Amino acid sequence: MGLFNKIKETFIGKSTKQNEKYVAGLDKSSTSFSEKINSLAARYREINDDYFDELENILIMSDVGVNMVMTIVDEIKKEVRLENIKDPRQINDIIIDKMFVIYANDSIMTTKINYAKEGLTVILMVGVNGAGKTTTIAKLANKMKKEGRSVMLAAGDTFRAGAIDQLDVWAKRLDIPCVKGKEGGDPSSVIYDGVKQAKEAGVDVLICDTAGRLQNKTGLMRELEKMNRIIKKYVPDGPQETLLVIDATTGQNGVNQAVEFSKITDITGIVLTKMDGTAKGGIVLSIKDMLNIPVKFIGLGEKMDDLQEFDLENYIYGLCHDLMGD
Ligand SMILES: Nc1nc2c(ncn2[C@@H]2O[C@H](COP(=O)(O)OP(=O)(O)OP(=O)(O)O)[C@@H](O)[C@H]2O)c(=O)[nH]1
Repeated sequence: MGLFNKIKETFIGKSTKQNEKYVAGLDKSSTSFSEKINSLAARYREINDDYFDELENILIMSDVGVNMVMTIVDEIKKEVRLENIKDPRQINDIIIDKMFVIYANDSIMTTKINYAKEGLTVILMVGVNGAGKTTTIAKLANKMKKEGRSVMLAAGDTFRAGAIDQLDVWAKRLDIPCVKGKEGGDPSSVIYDGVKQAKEAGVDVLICDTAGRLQNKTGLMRELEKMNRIIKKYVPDGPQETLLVIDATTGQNGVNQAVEFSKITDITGIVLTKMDGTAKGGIVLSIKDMLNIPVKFIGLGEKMDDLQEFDLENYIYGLCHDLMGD
């Protein structure tokens, strides 16, 4: 059974808190995507080259990424020929299956946080200013706390004015400790203090904020290398995760930023924020195509529980449910 039918069977008529979040958070994207696909099917009596050109445009406009679009449309063309389908209204299932099959078949795309088997787990959060890093740290800390883990924060962004206080306010609200240094001070020494205090206190998870940018790329690379060295001294397997936060509303710019970040440090997962604010939900596929790094969390709104673990089937349902006869 293809993905389309599997998801239809799993989700239609079976509402859960998680798929409601995805449906609500992806509303802009899903309305835009399904309107375009339905309008395409209504305008073409039969599937021809012009139809495929328009389909390509729809996918590119949805931020799927040009290379990925070419591959997907080629696969759709092959299947349509093989099945001898002429009517555009009959290929919604093929479009969705081909869009996501590469992602779905990739076992590397695990979304679970890689917690240490025992002892401290260290998570480094990286990304440019304004991507939603601070609120993401708060949302992650809240989620982990709810799951029964003890969490500490380290305010390693000593570069941006106000970043330390902003994180500290969240820590107070969540009633968790936050290790701080001085604004303009050495970020790595904050991470050192954080790891040391987290070890001493027997905390489960230390989430470290880092600067979105330093004077230049080399500076940022050196700083992140230094942080990694310091963490490894105390937690040899750490950092267990380096999560890159990207603002989905920045589209292909965000993807390009991610490519640049992946050159300066090893990224283990992506947090895609503000998906509720974009109509171009295909960015997940673009990230897969350009980086092959799993999206681990997805921001579907401003509330604490709007940060959800990324789940491909919920995502496809959220994005494509109008095309599934819901
Ligand atoms: N709608 C929506 N807003 C979000 C989401 N994630 C974050 N935001 C908002 O985005 C804005 C910026 O988030 P911050 O966390 O302050 O930004 P930041 O990335 O920490 O900035 P730096 O500390 O400079 O890196 C805030 O108003 C957040 O509430 C999301 O998934 N959806």
